[in-house]
Amino acid sequence: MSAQALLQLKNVTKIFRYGFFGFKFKAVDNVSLTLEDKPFIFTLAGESGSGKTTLARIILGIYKPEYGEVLYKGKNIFKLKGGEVNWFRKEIQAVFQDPYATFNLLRKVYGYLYDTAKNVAGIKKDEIDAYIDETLQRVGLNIEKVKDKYPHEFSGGELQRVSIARALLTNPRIIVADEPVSMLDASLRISIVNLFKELKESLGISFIYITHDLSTAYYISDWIAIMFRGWIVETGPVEKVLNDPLHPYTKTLIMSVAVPDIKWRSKWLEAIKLASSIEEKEFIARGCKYAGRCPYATERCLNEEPPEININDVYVKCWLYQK
Ligand SMILES: Nc1ncnc2c1ncn2[C@@H]1O[C@H](COP(=O)(O)OP(=O)(O)OP(=O)(O)O)[C@@H](O)[C@H]1O
Repeated sequence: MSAQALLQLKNVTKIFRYGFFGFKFKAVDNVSLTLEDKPFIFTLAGESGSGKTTLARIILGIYKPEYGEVLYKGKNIFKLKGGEVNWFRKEIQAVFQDPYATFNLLRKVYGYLYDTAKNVAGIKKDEIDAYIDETLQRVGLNIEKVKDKYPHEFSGGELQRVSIARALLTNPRIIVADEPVSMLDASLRISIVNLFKELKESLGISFIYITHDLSTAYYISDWIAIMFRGWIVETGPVEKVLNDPLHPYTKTLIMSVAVPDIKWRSKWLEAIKLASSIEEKEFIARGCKYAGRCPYATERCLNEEPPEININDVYVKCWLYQK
């Protein structure tokens, strides 16, 4: 993306340790991204363990990266002072995978909506109910349907709508939605992702949508980034990336959903099985992290980190495209 930046990540790296010896690896490795200041839905996709949630938590200011900067409207989010902290908290909101884990099962959900409206959004006491009602209506609910209920009295889809309404209460510019539909039935998924599309259009809210599900990503996103072992290996307009993938990993990922052929599916499942056994090796690979699984890998891929190459607005991190 170009133009004026709403959110900018500059060479962001997050290091975790694992195992008895505190072995270090980069869960997010030197990621740079610019998301422009106009409503968008930006998908982060990739297999389990590719760093999507870690990157989302960095964007939300939950994890501080060891290296690099995250700028929101030009301000470094890890250097905000005084009132800027509350301002940022309102501007970027989160919706998580499991709505039942978001709310305490012993507390009525209205209490959460009330607290957010009062303490974060700063709505006056006597205006709170009307404000909550108006916001719930934006997600297809209303205060009557919600006020006296505990979380377990809602269906998963309804409770996820309540989570979205809660995020909307602060009038955010960005909602980071981490696997928001993966626990819902297929029939409900589309209604939730449709809601993101509607909110983008009606309220001008941008979404960072994290998913394994390339079909909903294709349906709602403007832009997509494919992550692999902490790298963004390919990013660009969703139609270009998913219709005409460049990176060998993107091709494999698409094949896993697009090709029902049992022969390919079993090959892919084998690849995934292999992947989990070699995950650590891939994270610390010297050259390309995907080289161990890539059918096109050359000696160079094993030894040198690939460059990021721009091909018609799609950035691909792969030696294949180096002239
Ligand atoms: N707090 C942590 N401490 C140590 N390692 C972590 C921590 N959080 C995540 N990891 C590791 O970092 C890597 C990236 O994890 P992350 O959850 O960001 O991936 P993901 O793409 O979101 O996966 P999933 O789709 O399964 O949620 C994984 O190897 C994971 O085990």
